[in-house]
Order: sequence, then C-alpha cells, then structure tokens
Amino acid sequence: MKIPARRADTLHHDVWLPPETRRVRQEVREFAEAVLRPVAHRLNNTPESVESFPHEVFRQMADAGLYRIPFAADVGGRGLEFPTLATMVTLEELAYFSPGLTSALYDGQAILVGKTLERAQEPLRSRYLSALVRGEFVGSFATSEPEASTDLSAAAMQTVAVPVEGGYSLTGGKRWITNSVVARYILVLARTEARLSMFLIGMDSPGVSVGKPDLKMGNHAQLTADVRFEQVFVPADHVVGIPGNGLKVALGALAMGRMGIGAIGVAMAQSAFDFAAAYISERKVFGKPIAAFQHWQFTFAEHAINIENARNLYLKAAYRFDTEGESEVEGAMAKFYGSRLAVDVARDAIQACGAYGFVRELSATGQSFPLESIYRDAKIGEIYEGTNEIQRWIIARHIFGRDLVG
Ligand SMILES: CC(C)(COP(=O)(O)OP(=O)(O)OC[C@H]1O[C@@H](n2cnc3c(N)ncnc32)[C@H](O)[C@@H]1OP(=O)(O)O)[C@@H](O)C(=O)NCCC(=O)NCCSC(=O)CCS(=O)O
Repeated sequence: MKIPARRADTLHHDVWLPPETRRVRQEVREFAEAVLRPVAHRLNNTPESVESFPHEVFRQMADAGLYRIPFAADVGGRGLEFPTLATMVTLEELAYFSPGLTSALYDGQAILVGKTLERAQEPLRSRYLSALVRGEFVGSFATSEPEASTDLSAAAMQTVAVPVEGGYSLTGGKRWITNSVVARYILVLARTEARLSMFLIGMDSPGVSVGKPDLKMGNHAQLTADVRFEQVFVPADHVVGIPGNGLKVALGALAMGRMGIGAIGVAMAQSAFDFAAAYISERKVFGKPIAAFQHWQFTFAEHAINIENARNLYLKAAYRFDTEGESEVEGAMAKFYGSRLAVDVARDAIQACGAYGFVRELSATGQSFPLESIYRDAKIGEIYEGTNEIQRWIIARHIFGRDLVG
C-alpha cells in the first residue's frame, strides 16, 4: 500500500495557532518522517527488554534540539513565547509514528522529569535541567507504587524518607517506572512525616536496584520496571521544591503530562484514521470501494469531527496554560477525550480494514501493518497519568466544588 495521505492537512486547519507553534509542528513532522517512520514498526512491535531501548533515536531527538522546545533560554531551552503549545504539537507529531516512544522519551522525559526539575531550586534546577535539555541523561519520574498509584495521598504511600545527618534515608518501592532500566537519575515521591516530598536520586546510589522490564499489552517502546530503594541516602539539597510540597510538584508535572496524553491520543486516532481512510478508498467489495458505502462515510465523518474536537481541546489547554499559567480542567478534558477517542478510532479503523487491520505482518508478502499496534497502544492512555475516572473527578470538582465532590 502507498503511504497514506496525512488527512489532518486537509481536514484540520491550524488557523489560530501562533506562527511559532506552526513552525515547530512542521520541524518536528519533518524529523518524525525522516527518523521515526523508518523504525516505527520495529519500535512498536519489539517486546520489551533492556536491549530494545532506542538509544539511537534518543540521541537523534536530542541532537535535533527537541528537548529544548519546552524550556526557557536560561537552561539552554528555546525560550519560546508558547512553550506548552509547542511541546504538545511535538508530542502529536512524534506519536503519529510511535506512541510508546513518545510516552517514554518525550512525555516522560521532557514533561514528567523536565517539568519537575523546572520546579527545583537553584542550583539543582540549572544543573540537571540544562543537562536534560542537552540530552545528556535519561530520567525517570516515580510516584506510583504497588499499592498506591491513583491514590497518591501520604496515607497510601509506602516509600518513606526519614531525616538523617545531612539529608534523608529513603526506603520503599516504586512500580511502572518508565525509563528506569536505563535512567541515570530518578525523581521519587516519598512520605516525610505526614506529607510528601519529591527527591532527586542518582540511579547508581548505594541501595537503588531496578527489576526487569514489564511485558505489556502495548507501548513496547516505553520500558517500565520496578525500582527498590533500601536506605538510600539523599542529600538535603536534593529535595525538589519545598520539603512537604512533593504532591504539588508531582501534580503540577502530571497536569501537563495529561494534556500530552491527549495529544498522543489525537496522534493515534489520526494515524489509524489516515491508514483506514486510504485503505477503504481503494479496497473494493461487491464491485465498489468500501468508502462508497454510506455506513463508512458516516463513521469516518464522525471521527473527523471527534479528532478535530480532541485536537482543539489539547491545543486550548496548552494555550491557556501558556497565557494564564493554569488549565487543569481543560487538561483533564483533553486527556479524557483524546485517549478514549484513540481506542474508538483504532477499533473502527480495524473493523473497516478487516483482516488487514488485525494483522501485524503478512507472511505472504512481508508487508507490515500499523492498526494492530495502535489498538494495543491506545488502551494505556485511558489508564496512565491519572485514570479517566480521575479526570472526570477533577472536572466534577470544577462543576460542583470540593465540598460536594471531595
Ligand atoms: C485524585 C487526586 C486528584 C486527588 O488529589 P488531592 O485532593 O489529594 O490533591 P489536591 O488537594 O488536589 O492537590 C494537592 C496539592 O497539589 C496542588 N495541585 C493540584 N493540582 C495541581 C496542578 N495541576 N498544578 C499544580 N499544583 C497542583 C494543590 O494545590 C495542592 O497543593 P497544596 O497542598 O494545597 O499546597 C490526585 O490524587 C490525583 O490526581 N490522582 C491521580 C494520580 C496519578 O496521576 N497517578 C499516576 C501517576 S504516574 C503514571 O501514571 C505513570 C507515569 S509514567 O512513568 O509514564
């Protein structure tokens, strides 16, 4: 099959986006076409192992300056006027080819790790954030535990940091930790007395150990694993932000990460849509292309509307964050809507393409097909970085207030 046309170019028009954001979208699209398209099938379908971590792609992303996009000029970033908008379109363009890679190496690395380091005090912020912007290390962000992921309250958290001379001694375990098998630094949320604090820890510190990568349904290019901490010494100046304010630091980064999951959802929906629209325009049944049947015309018309809405939601969340410094409700809407849409479009795209949607590699011809992995990759969007139930809870708080909602 020919490379499917990018339908976003004719259906969605970036009429209100600042020229700066449009330039970043174009730049990242060219990077993704050249670097990710050729390796996307391998990235999306190779089972998880330490050896499968895409070091080469990470290097190319860093060399292309993609980690400079979200950050201010004083740490080597691009110093854009609308950094969140640019970050979100970057996520969409990368995830069009590999949602797993984008989750790990852009949403995880640039947003969860980068935006947490952005909240660190000096000299921690400049030292580590500048190195991240230059692509000098892979990092991890660790809030979730075997018994605490949705509930990030101090009561649920088992990882504890106790004061010792010169700092803290941290003991506990984290689960589902993206990039941990290759990371040099990890940000860890831990209980300090009755509150939570965020710590920056070197993965080579005595007492840190990492398990093997989890074998997951999808997002194979996003390696996750358990991390154990046994009496790990953390210097006092490696607390990120004010001690006791760790939940605020974590939720700040997650709020941006959630917009990003919305953008990744749009990418998956658009990618599945483009493939299926091209396929059903050519493939004939009963003497005419499948796209000549009104059922599929209406299905794709509705998904075009939904993708337009989902894209506008994440862009508006980002624009409001850049202009007003907050967009919790729009971010929750963007995450909820974009991640659910990705599952819906992938399912319908597979249905429209039949077995050519369900197959990963066709032995007879050696051809590879994308919909099978998009469907598998889409599901996690409804779960990670705050389940879609949590997003509804956040939106409900904005409607009814905390007294009623909790
Ligand atoms: C369910 C929750 C929404 C409940 O939250 P809480 O009611 O316990 O907390 P809050 O009072 O709302 O907030 C605590 C604290 O943080 C500040 N805050 C809240 N939101 C923001 C924000 N968007 N930006 C900045 N600051 C924020 C808030 O003002 C409070 O500050 P003060 O203490 O008042 O000063 C919440 O627990 C929740 O969202 N749960 C879901 C957690 C989650 O997403 N888990 C998954 C995480 S990681 C993951 O999925 C894998 C990542 S990966 O490796 O890819």
